[in-house]
Amino acid sequence: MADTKSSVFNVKDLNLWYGDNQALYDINMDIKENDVTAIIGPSGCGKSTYVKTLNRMVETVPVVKTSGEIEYRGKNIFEKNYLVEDLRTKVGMVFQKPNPFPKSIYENIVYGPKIHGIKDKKTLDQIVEKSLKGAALWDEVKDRLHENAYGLSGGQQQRVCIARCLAIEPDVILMDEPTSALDPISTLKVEELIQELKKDYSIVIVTHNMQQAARISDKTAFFLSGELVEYTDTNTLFQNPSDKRTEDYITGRFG
Ligand SMILES: Nc1ncnc2c1ncn2[C@@H]1O[C@H](COP(=O)(O)OP(=O)(O)OP(=O)(O)O)[C@@H](O)[C@H]1O
Repeated sequence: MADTKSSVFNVKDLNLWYGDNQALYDINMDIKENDVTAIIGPSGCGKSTYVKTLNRMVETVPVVKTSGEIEYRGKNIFEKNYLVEDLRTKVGMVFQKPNPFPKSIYENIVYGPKIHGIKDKKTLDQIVEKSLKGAALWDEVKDRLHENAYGLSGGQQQRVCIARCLAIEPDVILMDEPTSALDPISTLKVEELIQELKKDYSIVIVTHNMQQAARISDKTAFFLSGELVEYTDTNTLFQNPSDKRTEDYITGRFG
């Protein structure tokens, strides 16, 4: 059946180099609205580089060069006048290791909105409640909002980071191995949360865990040595891959 969802990203002939070392080769990929899109592949294949390119975070490494196009909602993010700050507001990111600021839970959540000029206490309170509810954390922390986020468990800290991302009302959430530092119960909570979030957001998740990709994603992309080998419905990729290299990887022959 044809996929009638609109595209959030259209990636066209994307190449990326760190100095002289090419890390991504001719990537072409459409990422659809309200999908959970999983990026899998062995260590060093370019998964993190790829997601960090989608909001141009990768450019914090000064030697990075790119060619090709990434259209976000129809506009090429590499255009000279494209406003990177706007892109990063719309395309939020959650990292592997929970990285809350060394501040209270409340201050973590209002950080982004305050930068965007929101000062009204009542509005900020509402953002905090909405974001923490969105990250399935409100009930656990509502009585300790002014305590330091470092006092929370790793799984709770990761949900603070997700709430911090929701507070700036993104369109897309990029997640780079968001559960790899978490225990199984926290992992399950974050996976359940991702299923809820996809109703309102488009999610791209890097994971080294194939079972996780199979459990939570609609589409899966398999990367190998900087190339996109196969990108299709998650069920098809895991049950009936069309490329021998995908089959070898998902059956554990390498990686
Ligand atoms: N800051 C950097 N400077 C130079 N080369 C880099 C940098 N970051 C990544 N690379 C190189 O780019 C390639 C892809 O790395 P990347 O981290 O994107 O892979 P990955 O699939 O996410 O790996 P892992 O699963 O181990 O996190 C690797 O060869 C890596 O050495």
